[in-house]
Amino acid sequence: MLGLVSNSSGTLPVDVLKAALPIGLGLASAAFLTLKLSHSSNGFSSDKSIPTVPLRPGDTTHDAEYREGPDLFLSRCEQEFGPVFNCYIQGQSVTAVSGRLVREVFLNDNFSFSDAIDDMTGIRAFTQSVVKSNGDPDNTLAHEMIRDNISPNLPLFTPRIVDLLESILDNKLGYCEAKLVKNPLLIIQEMVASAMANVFMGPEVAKDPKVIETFSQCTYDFAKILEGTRTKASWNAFFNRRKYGNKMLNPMHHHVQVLVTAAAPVILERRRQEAEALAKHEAGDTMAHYERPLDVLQKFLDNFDKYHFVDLEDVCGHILMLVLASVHTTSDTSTNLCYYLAAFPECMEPLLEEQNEVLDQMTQEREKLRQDQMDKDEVQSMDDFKGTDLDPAKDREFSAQALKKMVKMDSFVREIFRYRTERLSLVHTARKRVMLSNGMYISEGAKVIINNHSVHQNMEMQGEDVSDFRPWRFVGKTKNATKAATDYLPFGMGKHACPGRFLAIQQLKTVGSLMISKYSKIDVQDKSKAKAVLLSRLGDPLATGLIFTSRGSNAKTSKE
Ligand code: HEM
Repeated sequence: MLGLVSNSSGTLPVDVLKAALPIGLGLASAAFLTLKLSHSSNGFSSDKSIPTVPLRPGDTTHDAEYREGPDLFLSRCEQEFGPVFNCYIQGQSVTAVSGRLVREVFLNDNFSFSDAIDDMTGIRAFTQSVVKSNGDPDNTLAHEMIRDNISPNLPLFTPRIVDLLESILDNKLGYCEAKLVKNPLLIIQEMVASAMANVFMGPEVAKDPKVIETFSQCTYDFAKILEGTRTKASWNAFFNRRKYGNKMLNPMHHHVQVLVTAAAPVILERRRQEAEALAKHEAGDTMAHYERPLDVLQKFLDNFDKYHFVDLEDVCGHILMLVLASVHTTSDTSTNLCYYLAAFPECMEPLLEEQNEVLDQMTQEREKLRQDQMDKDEVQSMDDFKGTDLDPAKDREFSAQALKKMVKMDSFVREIFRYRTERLSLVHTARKRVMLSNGMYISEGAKVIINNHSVHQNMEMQGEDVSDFRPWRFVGKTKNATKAATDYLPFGMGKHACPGRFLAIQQLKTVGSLMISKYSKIDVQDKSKAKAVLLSRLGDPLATGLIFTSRGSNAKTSKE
C-alpha cells in the first residue's frame, strides 16, 4: 500500500484502541450485547450501603421481572430503594444510577463505558488487530475525526445523502399498492449503507457492490464475535481476546481488505488528476485547478500525518470502525421510525403539511435571492442559475437547512428515542472508588448501569403522559433530537456523547420525510405485534412486516 499515501511517521504503539469503542454501543446497544452474555457471579463490589433489590421467589436474576415490565420494575425499585440500587440484570451484577445522578456517571472520567465493554467482550484486542495506529484510551480521536470531518460538512454531504436514500428507496420499494415488505430493514439498510459509503469512502468507491456489502454486513460479523460463548462474561472476553486478537481469524480483516482494494485505484486516479492540474497550472493555465473530493477517505489522507496513520490499510481500518458505529444504529432506528408512522397514522398528514410549508418557504426565499441577484445585474437571466446552488430545480430538495426547519419531524424523532430507548443501558466500569453526591460510594471495578427510565419516563423532565407516545411533545421547546443532556440520553451525554448523532438524526429525518412524501399509508402486517416492535431494542429482529401504499399514481416513484 506504500506509495498510495503520503510518508508516514511510523507506527505508534497501540495500547488500547478505544476508537473502536463506539462499536460496543453502535453495534446494537450495550443491552443487546450484554444480554447475549451469560451471568457473571462476581457479586457487587459497591458500598454495602447501596441496597440490593430482592429477587422474586424462584428467580435467579432480575431479568424476567425487568422484561415483563421494565417501567413498573424500575419505578418500584426507585420508590422502594431510591436512586441507586443493585440488581442482577443483563448478565451481571450492576448498580443502577437514576435521575439527576446519571450526569455524575457520564461526566466523571473514572466511569468508563469502554472499559465495561472490554471487560465483557474483550473487544480491545479485536480492534487492535483491525487498525494499526492511534491507541487512545479516551477515544478522543474518533470524536475529533467525526467532529472535524463529518459534522461541519453535513450541509455539503446532505444532497448526496438524500439523493442516495431516495434513489434506493425508489428502486427497492417504488410504487406500492398495499405492498407487503416482510423485512423493511433490508431496504433501509441498503439505503443507509450506500449513503454512509458515499460520505466515508467517496462516490467512486461507493459504486463497488462489495463495498456496500461490507458497509451493510460487517456489523453482523462483528455481532457474531461479540455473541461469543454462553459461559461467563469474563471467559467470553478471554476467548475473544485470544481468538480475534489474531488478525487472520478476525473477520473484520476481510472487510478492511475490501475497502483497501476498492480505494487504491481511486486514490491513484485522484493523485493523477491532482498532478495533472498542478502541471497545467505551472505551465500557465491559471484556470486549471484540482477540486479536492469531499469524503472522509480524502480528509483522512489529507491529514495522514496529523492522525499518525500508518498505511491505507490502517486508514480503512479506522473507517471500518466508524462503519460499525454508524450503519447498523442508523438503519435500525430509521426502520423503527417507519413502524411509528404505521402505529400513529394520524401523524402522517401534519408531517407532510409541515414538509410542504417548509419547502414552499425555502422556494420563496431562494426565489428572492435569485431576484436580488437579477436586480443587481449579477446575472443576466434565470437560466444562469442552472447548475448553481440557486438552481430552481433544487428548490424543493431536502437540504440541511430545510430539514432543520422541520420541527415536527424533529419532535417526532426525539419522542421515538424517548419512548423506545432501553430502560437500562450503557454499563460503565468504575476505574476508581467514586463517591456520588448522595454520599454513596461506587467501588473500584464495580459496574454501573444508567437508569434511562428515571429520565425518559420522568414527568418533571418530560411533561405529562410519559407512558404515551406524544409526537409533538417537544415542538416549541428548545429540545431538539440531537441535544444530548440530562433529560435525553439515547446518545449518552458529556464528552463521550455520540459525535455521530448529527449525521444520524439528519438521516432519520430524511428517511421520515421521504416516507411521508411518497406513501399515504404504512400499515403493520400483524397488528398484535405492533407495540412490541415499537419497544424493540436496538438490534432485535423485527417481529412483523410493513404494508406500504403510495400517494396515488402521481406519486414520485423514480428519479428521472
Ligand atoms: C441512531 C444512531 C446512533 C445511536 C443511537 C448512537 C448512540 C451512541 C451512544 C449511546 C454512545 C455512547 C455515548 C456515551 O458513552 O456517553 C455513542 C458513542 C459513539 N458513537 Fe454513536 N450512535 C448513533 C450513530 C452514530 C454514528 C452515525 C456515528 C459515526 C458517524 C457514531 C459514532 C460514535 C462514536 C465514535 C462514539 C464513541 C464516543 C466516545 O466513546 O467518546 N454513532 N453512540
